[in-house]
Amino acid sequence: MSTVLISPSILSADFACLGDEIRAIDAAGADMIHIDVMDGHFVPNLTFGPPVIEKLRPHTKKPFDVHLMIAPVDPFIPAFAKAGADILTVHPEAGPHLHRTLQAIRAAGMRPGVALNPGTPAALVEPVIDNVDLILVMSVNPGFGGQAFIESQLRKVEILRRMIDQTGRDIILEIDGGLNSETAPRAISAGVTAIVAGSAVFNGGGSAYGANIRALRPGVHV
Ligand SMILES: O=C(CO)[C@@H](O)[C@H](O)COP(=O)(O)O
Ligand SMILES: [Fe+2]
Repeated sequence: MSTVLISPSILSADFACLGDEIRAIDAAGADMIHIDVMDGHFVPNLTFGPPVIEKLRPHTKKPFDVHLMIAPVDPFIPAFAKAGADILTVHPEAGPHLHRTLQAIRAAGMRPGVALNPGTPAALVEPVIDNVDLILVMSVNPGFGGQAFIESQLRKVEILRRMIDQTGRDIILEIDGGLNSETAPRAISAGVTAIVAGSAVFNGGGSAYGANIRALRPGVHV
């Protein structure tokens, strides 16, 4: 059986009833909850911040996999810890001191992650790999759900798979953007251990979530 983690992105959920949506994807088999925080500055879109995440926290015990698309990051780290984030993932371009930011996330009691835009090389992770528990490969340019998968990012996944294997540590290798029943198995073959999917999970409403999540796990019939 596949051990790949499925992390539905609530960017594609109904924002008018996010608590219900989170309970629905939890019951439908989600392993983590992917939460996209956007500031309208680092990326050309706005979502929400720690006060909303804090209100969502009682709706599930599943880990909150928080993807920050904000700059700066450091002043907000304590607020995300207090709100209940489990994994806090940052983009290297969001600040000048990536190593310090990752240390601060760990010191605040969360698991640090690094996200790589499609134009950002895998090599950028190497100097901080001992400080991360998750590496997120963006297979679309960040900011919006429902975009087409960028094929070239599979090569980056393969490079990162080898880099992670050399550490001997259990670092999650996650991919985000344009994942569906066709692209997810290819990303898993390339070496990812976690799949983020927004539109592919939330498409069709609550009664479809279980089948939509199962369709992302190879070898599992829907
Ligand atoms: O971080 C982002 C977008 O910036 C993602 O997490 C999207 O929410 C993924 O949406 P789909 O491509 O799966 O619809
Ligand atoms: Fe994301």
